[in-house]
Amino acid sequence: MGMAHRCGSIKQPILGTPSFESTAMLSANLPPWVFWTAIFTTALCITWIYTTSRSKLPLPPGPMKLPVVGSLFNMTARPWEACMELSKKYNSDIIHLKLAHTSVIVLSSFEATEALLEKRSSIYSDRPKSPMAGDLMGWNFLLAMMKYGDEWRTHRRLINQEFNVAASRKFRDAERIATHAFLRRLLNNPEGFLGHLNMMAGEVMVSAAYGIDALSVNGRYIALGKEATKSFSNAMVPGRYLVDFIPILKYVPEWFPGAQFKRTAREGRLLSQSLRDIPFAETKHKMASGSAKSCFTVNALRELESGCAYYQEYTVKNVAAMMYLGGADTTVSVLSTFILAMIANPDAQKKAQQEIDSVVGQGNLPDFDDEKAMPYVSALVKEALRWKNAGPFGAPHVLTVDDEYRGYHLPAGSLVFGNVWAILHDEIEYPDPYAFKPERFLLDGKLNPAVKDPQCAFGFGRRICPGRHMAISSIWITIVSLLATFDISKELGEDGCPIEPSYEYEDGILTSSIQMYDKTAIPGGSQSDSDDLYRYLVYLIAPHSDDDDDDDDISYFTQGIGLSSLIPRIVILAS
Ligand code: HEM
Repeated sequence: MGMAHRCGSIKQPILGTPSFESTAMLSANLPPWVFWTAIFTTALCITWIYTTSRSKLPLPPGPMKLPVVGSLFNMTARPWEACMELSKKYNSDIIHLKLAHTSVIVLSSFEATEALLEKRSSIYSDRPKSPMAGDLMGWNFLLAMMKYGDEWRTHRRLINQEFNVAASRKFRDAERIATHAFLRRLLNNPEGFLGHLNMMAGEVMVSAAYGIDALSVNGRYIALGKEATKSFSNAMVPGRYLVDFIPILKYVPEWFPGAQFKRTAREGRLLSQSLRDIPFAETKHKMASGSAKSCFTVNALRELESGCAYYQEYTVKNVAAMMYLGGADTTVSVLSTFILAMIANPDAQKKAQQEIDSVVGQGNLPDFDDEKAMPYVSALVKEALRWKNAGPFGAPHVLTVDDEYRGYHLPAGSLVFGNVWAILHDEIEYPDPYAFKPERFLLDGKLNPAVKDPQCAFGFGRRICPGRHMAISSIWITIVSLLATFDISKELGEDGCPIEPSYEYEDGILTSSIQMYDKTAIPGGSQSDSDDLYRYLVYLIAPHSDDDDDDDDISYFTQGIGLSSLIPRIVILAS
């Protein structure tokens, strides 16, 4: 630092543009080339001193960095796996890469993420700029995208207030109601299980954020959230859009050959604005007419009206949209992984069901109070978070100043990833890491505190997921209720033999064991093509009341039979 400062003070007089008079005076005594050579040599020396002082320490090990592209060729569609291999190759839990001109640091152990992302969180909590998702599609209003600073702090304070451990308990009723509705739909239409999962997670988030009963608006907000999440998630896949590496491409007009990304961005912007504005406007409308239900938006706006709030109306609007975007698909990802795990591991399923039956008795539904008496189910939830975790590469953090760790130089501006996949598949911490074994978290029938909790699935440091407490309770009640009422098994083929499911996951910032969600299970659910999307958004934006809802669609959700007739376990046909 001292060196950089000294150089700065030398720099000014020498590199500053010399005035006409001073140049004339000098050139009167010396030939001009001597003057300019002196400037050039001094500039070179300063640059050399500056760069060598920054890189006195080596960078962490990593693959070769080619001009322009850097280590881009070492990346695959699954960067978490590629980086885990690199870590093994260099025998280092910290590696350095270059993606085009961006310095990237990947941490692959509990120890390294704790030392940097947790303990030095004040300098590892920024986010990168995102030309495609942020600037062009308009997602910059999301808390997860915000630069580390006052704006982020205000938003974060508001969401923490609503989602800390104690406050999250208030969502339990909504979680239980949505779970029971999910069971009814499942009984009615087992093949549509993925659509039902989406519906359930969406219902919880829409009701927690906006106090809107998702059924009363026909699942439209859920379908909107789904489209918006898909568009956001695609835009965030590192390397998918060239504009993220060459931001000037933002200004290319849409008609320009090859500028398809600008059209994608326009559709994305429509989605981001709709997601932020439409449900919020409906809740405000309900507040004005006196029919609003207690929820995050209503409570926060009331506090604002009382004049003693530290935030503004747009903060509430942004946070509510973030809740939906952050909470729905992530929960579905974990739950669909759980279903896959149950299909592949009938023994684990049996053990969990025996535990549930022994605590609540067969024929009864478990509730949150039963959690402590069910350590195997708790272990199973942890294993579902670990086995094929929802966000295998987490979210990028940005280092704001130069840092030093274990004798390595870590340059300011680097993207820093906690490689959650590598951490949760570490062979020492989790022997036989690719097997689904809830027992690994147990000792003598109790949760074993010596085994690391897979909490890093929710990220790190000051940016850790604020919705994690709610997410875990939502996942727990769904898993325990599903196991109490259903057997999950492989679908039988025409020859009567079980069909082996595809264990392939979609690549993206979120993993999902299912290639496509079953939109047919969401009445009015949009297909992904843009015509349908526009038709859908026009319908949402057009003024309507709850009475407009199509009765057939409503009955889709409310039909089905009472919970008591669910108790004999049935088979979910999942392939
Ligand atoms: C199983 C469910 C979930 C998983 C696996 C998950 C995972 C994550 C991860 C990995 C991050 C990035 C953390 C980092 O940068 O280090 C994150 C951020 C975030 N999550 Fe979640 N999440 C889940 C559910 C939720 C829910 C229910 C909410 C609703 C409140 C939520 C809201 C957020 C927000 C607002 C952020 C951004 C935090 C920030 O940048 O300061 N998440 N989540």
